[in-house]
Amino acid sequence: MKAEMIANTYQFLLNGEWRESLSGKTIENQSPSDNTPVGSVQAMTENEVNLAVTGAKAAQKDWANLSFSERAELLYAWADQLLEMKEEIAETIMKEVGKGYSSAEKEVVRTADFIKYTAEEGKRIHGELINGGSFNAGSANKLAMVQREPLGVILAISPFNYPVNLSAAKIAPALIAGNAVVFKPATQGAISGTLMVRALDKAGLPSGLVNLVTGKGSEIGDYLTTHPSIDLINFTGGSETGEYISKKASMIPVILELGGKDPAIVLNDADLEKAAGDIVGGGFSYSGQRCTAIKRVLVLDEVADALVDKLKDKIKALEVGMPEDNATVTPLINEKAADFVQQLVDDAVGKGATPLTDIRREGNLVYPVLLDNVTVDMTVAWEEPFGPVLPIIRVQNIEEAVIIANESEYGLQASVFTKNVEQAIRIGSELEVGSVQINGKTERGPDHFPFLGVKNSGLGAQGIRKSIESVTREKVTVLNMS
Ligand SMILES: NC(=O)C1=CN([C@@H]2O[C@H](COP(=O)(O)OP(=O)(O)OC[C@H]3O[C@@H](n4cnc5c(N)ncnc54)[C@H](OP(=O)(O)O)[C@@H]3O)[C@@H](O)[C@H]2O)C=CC1
Ligand SMILES: O=C(O)[C@H](O)COP(=O)(O)O
Repeated sequence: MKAEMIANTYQFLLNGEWRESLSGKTIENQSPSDNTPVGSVQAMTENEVNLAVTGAKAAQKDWANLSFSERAELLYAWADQLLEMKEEIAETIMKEVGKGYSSAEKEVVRTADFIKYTAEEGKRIHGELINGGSFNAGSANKLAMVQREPLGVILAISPFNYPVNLSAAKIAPALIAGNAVVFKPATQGAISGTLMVRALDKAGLPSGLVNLVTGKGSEIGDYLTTHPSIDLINFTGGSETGEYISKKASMIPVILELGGKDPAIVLNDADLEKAAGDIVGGGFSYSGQRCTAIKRVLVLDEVADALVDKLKDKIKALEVGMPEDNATVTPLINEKAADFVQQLVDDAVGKGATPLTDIRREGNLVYPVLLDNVTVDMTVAWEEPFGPVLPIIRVQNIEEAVIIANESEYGLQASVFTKNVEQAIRIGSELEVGSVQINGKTERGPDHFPFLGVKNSGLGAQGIRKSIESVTREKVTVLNMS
């Protein structure tokens, strides 16, 4: 039987029932590697989206009345179910978003760990007592009892690149804090997201507590983000979409994890072997389709040649190929993404950059590109490629590196490679980013560290404890003692 005959059609979960849409329409996802169908998801109607939001709102009250420990039980069971479905989910991630199998499997395990830690951390969230007398003596008979309570219904919108991890990273903190969730996965990634919800359903999810909404963001997005029963939007994706959503959202908080242009700044005294290893790992894993990928190298001229030689060798050793073969550099998510990377490379080479690797493309598979002598008039110096291209900008001094780093519209993370830690801290304090990595690649994990972007890289902070806090509000009860 041909592949297209056997690809599955997936249903959405609405108030405890797996359903097909009354729209009668489905969206077919094709493998980024060879365009074979992976399966189809439902294109839901506005009415069904409305039922998802109102159903979640109805389910939230009972859930919020449970204790943290009772809510944690669901999360532990969910993590167990995910691990039981590990191979099936990893295989789906691999096919649907073109991630190497072992990375896909790691994503599932990391997600289960994330959920378990969230359950534990949730149990440690507690309020405080404040005595009014610390403000003025006359208020000493006032006692404020400050507790944290859930916001209500959280809208979780996730991107394609970590279709399970970045989805659960929104859902688990929301649930442990007593919220309900409406979950809208990226369309390319929605099958992996659906399997993740299946695991949650198998774990004993109360009806309506998490409703799954599938359909194109461009069609149902506005309806969802402006629905009056949504109490917070937690979005990860492109900066343009994020900014658009934050303008639509009215009088509700928004958490945004957006794009990046993370620089690796390499100083004269850096351990170049270590720096090159981290830069290639950070720049090319999952073909550079990570918000935290290293997206430019700012290297001091004096050590640039030596660093470049090491980068070239390490890039040569990268596995390029299909996700089934566990390659590191695999076909990009779609043709448009591959075209975009190609344009960036063409623009740079046209303006005088030196390609140090073969420029080669087969369908959506773009071979890793190392570009030397990139200058600030080239688009690749500023745009996020979300693909396997690494520009090297040679700088004369540290000040120049910091200026170029900060001129970016983005501010997610930056790496500084040097043996002089004091110097690294000083440079770090000048960088307009959420996190600075000293002698290490830029990355989100470990997942309990705060994770945030400044400028166009985001709004609000993630990281397990921060994520839980951000889906709660403080409730103050004042006891006036006689
Ligand atoms: N800072 C961070 O932590 C991270 C940032 N990213 C960023 O994400 C981008 C890549 O992810 P990608 O999936 O392509 O991002 P997109 O912005 O294209 O899509 C993200 C999500 O938004 C949805 N969406 C699209 N339009 C709307 C709308 N009008 N209203 C509501 N939802 C909408 C999409 O749905 P649909 O798929 O149906 O269009 C998808 O679920 C990169 O820029 C990357 O840097 C990625 C991961 C982490
Ligand atoms: O989407 C992304 O890029 C992730 O947030 C990155 O996570 P990682 O740095 O842990 O791979």
